[in-house]
Amino acid sequence: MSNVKAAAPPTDAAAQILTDDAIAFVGELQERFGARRAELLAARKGRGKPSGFLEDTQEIRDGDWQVPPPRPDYADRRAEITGPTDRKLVINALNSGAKGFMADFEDANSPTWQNQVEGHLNLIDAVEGTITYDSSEGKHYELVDNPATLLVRPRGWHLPEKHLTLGGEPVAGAFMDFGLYAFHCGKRLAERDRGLYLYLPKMEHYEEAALWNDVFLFTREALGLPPGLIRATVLIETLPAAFQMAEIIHALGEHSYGLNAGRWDYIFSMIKVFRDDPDFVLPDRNDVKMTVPFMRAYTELLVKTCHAHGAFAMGGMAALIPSRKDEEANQRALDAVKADKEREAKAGFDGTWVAHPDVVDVALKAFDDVLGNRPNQIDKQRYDVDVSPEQLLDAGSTPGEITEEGLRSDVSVGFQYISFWLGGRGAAGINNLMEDAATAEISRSQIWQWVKHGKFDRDHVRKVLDEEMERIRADVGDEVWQKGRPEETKKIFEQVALSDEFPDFLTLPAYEYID
Ligand SMILES: CC(=O)SCCNC(=O)CCNC(=O)[C@H](O)C(C)(C)COP(=O)(O)OP(=O)(O)OC[C@H]1O[C@@H](n2cnc3c(N)ncnc32)[C@H](O)[C@@H]1OP(=O)(O)O
Ligand SMILES: O=CC(=O)O
Ligand SMILES: [Mg+2]
Repeated sequence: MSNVKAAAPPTDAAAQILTDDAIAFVGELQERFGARRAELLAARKGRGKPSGFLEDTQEIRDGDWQVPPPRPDYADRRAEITGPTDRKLVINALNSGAKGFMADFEDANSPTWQNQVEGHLNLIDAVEGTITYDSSEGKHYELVDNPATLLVRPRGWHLPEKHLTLGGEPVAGAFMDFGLYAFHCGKRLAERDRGLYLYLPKMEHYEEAALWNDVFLFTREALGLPPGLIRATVLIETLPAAFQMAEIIHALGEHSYGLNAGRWDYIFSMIKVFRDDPDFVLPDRNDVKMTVPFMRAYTELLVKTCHAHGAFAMGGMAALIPSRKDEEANQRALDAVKADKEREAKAGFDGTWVAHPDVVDVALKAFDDVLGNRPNQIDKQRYDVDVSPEQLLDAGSTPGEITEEGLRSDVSVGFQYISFWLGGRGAAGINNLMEDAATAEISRSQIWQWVKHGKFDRDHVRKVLDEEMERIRADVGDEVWQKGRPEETKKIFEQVALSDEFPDFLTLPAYEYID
């Protein structure tokens, strides 16, 4: 396909990723499916707020259908670690003792050309089992025996990839990430009897899952991959998707590998959908816990729905990350992760996510205690759960307060995260919390919502921003500060938190600033 063009490979080694055949395959995905993707993104705008389950899909929700059983190579997913696709991190994650590692081109990723392309080099070496890394401190990294199973999360449907174009237009980031992974690793995985496992983020409608299903069917034919190889877990992390869980599993058909409760984007989505409604103003981010009514309702419905159809129900990410330098912070994180994972295991989840190798054991133990030797608890039915639309929409009874401290923390985290992201880092530990695109979206959209409803005025937020910028500058020193592109960061922050119109995703305007 001659009108597909890729920017120059970021390094000589990366050229093996961007071969003519590989980029032609991505171009073909864009050509065949790009218009449908664009229509589905446009349809998001016109749908309005969800208010109930869909009438015309009642039969699917009530139907007696099952997804294919788990593949034998990955039936036990009790703890999955996640992280960006950097070489060292990939090795550490695969060696962490977790059952799976989700290599992330979405929330934990900053989509620089280098990250996007080198990530695939690292994934090939991971699949081959040959991945190694030598740090500047002289430490050598290589894989242990029986490393974790690899899963890959391509970008959501909304994100473009401007370095790879078809007819001069950016291809979908999702086509690039999935396409290159399937192209380079599909046969390699099949030869090893391993599945091509995916996580699919940020969908808002079951037709978006149906599009993925068609992409998989086409890919299978085009690349000569065996049936049953591609299996995808969908993140339920938008409010509209919570009303279509069964439909989404169904739309993925034979490719379905369950659902995951993507809690951080889900909170962001709740704010986004109801941002103009004074009855839906959420308290400080730290108060929106998994046990508040609307979060509990959605996770319980997720377990019930998945298990009714023989699919995995996967838990989400606890925010606290452990520290090797601060024993007290470390213990706080271990305790918080333990409580979170014990709650999920008891609720019927089959596994969960962790952000750091030092909490893998805690998560494993919480699930070991419930699962024992069983690989999962898909057979556990939650007949006791009956979730109504009102419960899914019940933001109003979330206990907590809107405080100056909460505002300050949102400002500081939002600013720091955007700065990291512009510098090529998509995940960071800030104040012992894992911050990524999803948590940063909560911070900036909360500020937008609070300003909208008169909890703080814009001038006050600007004053707090200036103070927090000064504080960060004093903490990191002038050299690091300048490298963090403070003026552009401030501009993006103000655009996504303080403009009249609410930008749908902070990563879209911020992407304009990435070369
Ligand atoms: C909302 C969502 O979508 S959640 C999923 C997306 N988010 C993520 O995946 C975030 C995953 N977590 C991370 O990226 C990291 O843990 C961070 C950025 C939060 C913190 O990382 P660091 O600052 O490097 O943590 P720290 O210094 O404690 O790391 C200690 C060691 O653990 C390793 N490590 C930390 N987190 C991870 C991880 N997720 N995977 C693999 N290794 C990890 C580090 O590489 C380091 O290794 P080394 O001793 O060989 O140098
Ligand atoms: O992707 C996960 C989330 O919590 O968001
Ligand atoms: Mg997410």
